[in-house]
Amino acid sequence: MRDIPSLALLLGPAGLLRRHALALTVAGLAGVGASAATVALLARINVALHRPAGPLGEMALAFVGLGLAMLAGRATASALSNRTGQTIIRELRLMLAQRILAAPLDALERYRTHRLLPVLTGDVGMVSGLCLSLPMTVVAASVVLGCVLWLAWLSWQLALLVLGALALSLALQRWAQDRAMLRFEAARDDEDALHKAWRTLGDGAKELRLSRGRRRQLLDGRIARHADDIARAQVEAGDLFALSFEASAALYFLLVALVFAAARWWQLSSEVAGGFVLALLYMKGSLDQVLGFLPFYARARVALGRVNELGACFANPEPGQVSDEPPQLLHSITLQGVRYAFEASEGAASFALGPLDLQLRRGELLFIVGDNGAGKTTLLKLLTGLYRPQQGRLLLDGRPVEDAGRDAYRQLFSPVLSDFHLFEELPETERPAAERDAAAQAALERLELAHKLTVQDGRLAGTDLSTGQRKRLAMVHACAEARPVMVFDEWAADQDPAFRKRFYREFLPALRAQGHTLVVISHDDRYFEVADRVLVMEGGQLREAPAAPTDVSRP
Ligand SMILES: Nc1ncnc2c1ncn2[C@@H]1O[C@H](COP(=O)(O)OP(=O)(O)OP(=O)(O)O)[C@@H](O)[C@H]1O
Repeated sequence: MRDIPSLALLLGPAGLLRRHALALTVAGLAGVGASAATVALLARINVALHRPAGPLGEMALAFVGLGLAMLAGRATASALSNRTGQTIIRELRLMLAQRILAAPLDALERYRTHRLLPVLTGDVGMVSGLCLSLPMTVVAASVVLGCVLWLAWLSWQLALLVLGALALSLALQRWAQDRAMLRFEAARDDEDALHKAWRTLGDGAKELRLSRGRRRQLLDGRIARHADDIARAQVEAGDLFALSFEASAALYFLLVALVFAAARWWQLSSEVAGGFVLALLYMKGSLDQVLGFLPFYARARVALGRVNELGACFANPEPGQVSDEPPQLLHSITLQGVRYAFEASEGAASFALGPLDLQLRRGELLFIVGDNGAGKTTLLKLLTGLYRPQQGRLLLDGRPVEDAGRDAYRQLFSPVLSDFHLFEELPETERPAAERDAAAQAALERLELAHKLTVQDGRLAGTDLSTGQRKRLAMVHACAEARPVMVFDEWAADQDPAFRKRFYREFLPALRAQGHTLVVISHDDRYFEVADRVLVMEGGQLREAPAAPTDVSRP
C-alpha cells in the first residue's frame, strides 16, 4: 500500500485551505456563534421546563433573539463555506490543469494518460466534497463541544461520563477508519484499472464486436474482476463503519440510561438530569453528522493522496511557457552530441538514441527514414524540443536552446504527428484570424475536404471523416498555423496512391517554395528523390543516405 500523504495540498504553507483562511475562519466563527446560540436556547428550554415561568414577553424575546442568532450564524457559515469551497475546487482544477500543461512530455508519458481522468474527475470531486462539507462538520462538532461545556457547567461528574463515552465512540470510529483506508486504497487502484477497461470499450469497439474471445476477456477478465474487487472493498469498509456507527449509537442510549442512574446516585436535581437528557438528545444529530463525516473523510484522504501524487509528478514545470518573444529560424537547427534513453520498464530493455549530430538548414526538405522502432519519432521529439536531451545540446542559429527558451523554441513547429490529436478549433496564431481561416479554407480545398468541412469562426464544422481524411484534416490545421518548420510523421501512410503522390510531388515542394523548412518521416522510398537530404535512423544512430533512384512512372 502506498503511504497516505499529508494534507499538504490543503493545509500546507501554500495549501488551498490556507489561502482562504480568513473566509473559513469567519465561517467557522459564525458556526461556533450559531452553536453557542443553540446551546443557550437549549439551556433556556431546560429552565422553562423545570422552573416556574417568568414574564412571557421576556422569554419570547430571548427565544426569538437566540433563534435569530442561530439562524444568522448557520446561514453565514453555510453561505461562506459553500462559496469558499467552490472557489477552492475551481483553484484545484486550474492548478492541476496548469501543472499538467506545464509538465515535460516525458513526465506525462511516464504517468500514463489513462490515470489522469480518474484523478481529475473522481478524486478531485471527492476532495471538493471534503472542502464543502468540512466547515459544516466543524459547526456540528462545535455544537457537540458547546453541549459538553454546558453539561460540564451543570455537573462536571456527569460531563466526564459523557466525555468518556464520546472518546470511546471516536476510538471505535478511528479503528474502523484505519482498516477502511486500506480497503479504499485497494479499491482506488482497481478504479484506475477499471478506467483503462472503460477506454477499451470505446477504443476497441470494432475489435470487440468481431471477437467473442476479446469480449469475454474484457468483460469477465477485467471489468467484472475489478468491479467485484471494488464492490468487495467498499462493502467491507462500509460494514466496518456501520458496525462502529451502530455500536456508538447503542453506547449513546446506554449513556442516557447511565446519566439517569448517576443523577439518582449523586442525587442531582431534575433540572440537571433533564438538561443532560435534553442536551444528549439534541447533540445526537450533530454527533451523527461528525461520525458520518469520518467514512467520507477516509475516502477523501485516499482521493487527496492521488491528487497530491498527480500534483507532485508534475511539480517541476518547464520554465518559460509564457514567453511573448516570437521565435525565428534564420539559418539552422542543430543537434550536437545528443543522447536520450527511455527508462527501462519491467522486463523490457530500454531504448537509447545517440549520441548523434544533425543540422537542419532553413528552407530544406529533410527525410528521415528507417525501420520500425529505429528511433525516428524520438529524434523528432528531440528536434522539436518535446524531449530535453539528456546529453548534448540543441542549438537554434548556433545559440543553445536552454530550458527557459525551450517552450518558445517549440513554437517554431507545426507538426502532424503519427499519433496526432484533432482539435476542434484552429490554433491561435500571430496572424489575423481571417487570414488564418482563409489559409485553412484553401488547404481544405487543396486536400479535397472542402465538400466535407467548412471553416466557421475558427472552427471546422462538418461530418465524420475516414482515417485518411482525418490525417488530411490534421494537415489543414498545420497549414493554418503555418509555422516556419513543418513536421510530418508518416503522414502519407494512410493516403491512397494518387494522394500520396500529390503529397510528395505537389504539397511538399509547394510548402518548401512558401519558405517552410520541412522534416518528413517516411517509408516511401519511391519518393526519396523529392528530398534535399535523406537521413537513415538505425538502432538510435543516424547516418546520411543518398536519395534512392526514382521510378517516376510509379504512383
Ligand atoms: N515513451 C516511451 N517509453 C519507453 N520506450 C519508448 C517510448 N517511446 C518509444 N519508446 C521506444 O523507443 C524505441 C524507438 O521508438 P520510436 O517511436 O522513436 O521509433 P520509430 O522509428 O518512430 O518507429 P516506427 O517507424 O514504428 O514509428 C522503440 O523501441 C520504442 O519501444
